[in-house]
Amino acid sequence: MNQPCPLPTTARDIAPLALVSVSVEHRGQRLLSDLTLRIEGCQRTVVMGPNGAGKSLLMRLAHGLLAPSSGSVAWLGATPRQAMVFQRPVLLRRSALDNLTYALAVKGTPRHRRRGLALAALDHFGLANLAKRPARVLSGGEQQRLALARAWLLEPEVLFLDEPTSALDPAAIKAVEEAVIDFHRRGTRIVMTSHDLHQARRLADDVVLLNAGRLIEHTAAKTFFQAPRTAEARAFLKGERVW
Ligand SMILES: Nc1ncnc2c1ncn2[C@@H]1O[C@H](COP(=O)(O)OP(=O)(O)OP(=O)(O)O)[C@@H](O)[C@H]1O
Repeated sequence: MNQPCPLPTTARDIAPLALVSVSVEHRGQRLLSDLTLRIEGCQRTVVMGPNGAGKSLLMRLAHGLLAPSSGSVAWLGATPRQAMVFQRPVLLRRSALDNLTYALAVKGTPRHRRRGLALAALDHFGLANLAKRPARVLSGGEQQRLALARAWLLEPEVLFLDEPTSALDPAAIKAVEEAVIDFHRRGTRIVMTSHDLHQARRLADDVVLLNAGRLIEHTAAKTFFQAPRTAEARAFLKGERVW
């Protein structure tokens, strides 16, 4: 699933992520079953599937927040710099600006550069006038843009986004999608989950379809939307129940 990289970047050199026969069990229940999947190159991979399919589990496994019960999850090379943006952003009880300067401090950015970089990132994500506002009182869309600004400053080689637009209005969705495109242009590999078929059509280079903890398809987006290989994918695209 490695398409030619159209970007003038080093994204093609980011290590592939290989999941081999991965299962996740919880109290005797299989939540993910025997999943083998490789994510590589500089693609934007969109993970889709019905509620409970295992999309968030897959993201957490891929980002190293969850260990598999069996099988292996490994970067085939140097572990890349990564960031993850969640549906409900995890922000500190500080101002928007301080959330960003703190992330830069953790990253090791020298103190004298932090404020300028943080202000530039706020500006880039349309948050310049909210710099002093406590992050926790920002609206959902503003919080999501702040989370993206924080990820932007971390300069990830791989960015994971778990349903980043599910609670947002159309303008906020557009802002998040533009941010995803910006990251990708900068050479970041994108792995995101989405329930929105239109969004997946707009953003995906390849699609991973999960159902009931199993991998159904991993195909180039064009193939997935025009000629899906499996009956499950055809049903999913028609909005039919696939279980
Ligand atoms: N910590 C956990 N303990 C027990 N079960 C869990 C846990 N996390 C997830 N699950 C179960 O694993 C399955 C997959 O969950 P997951 O959140 O990955 O689904 P999803 O595809 O992201 O769904 P949605 O589209 O509804 O967000 C669900 O049935 C869920 O109840």
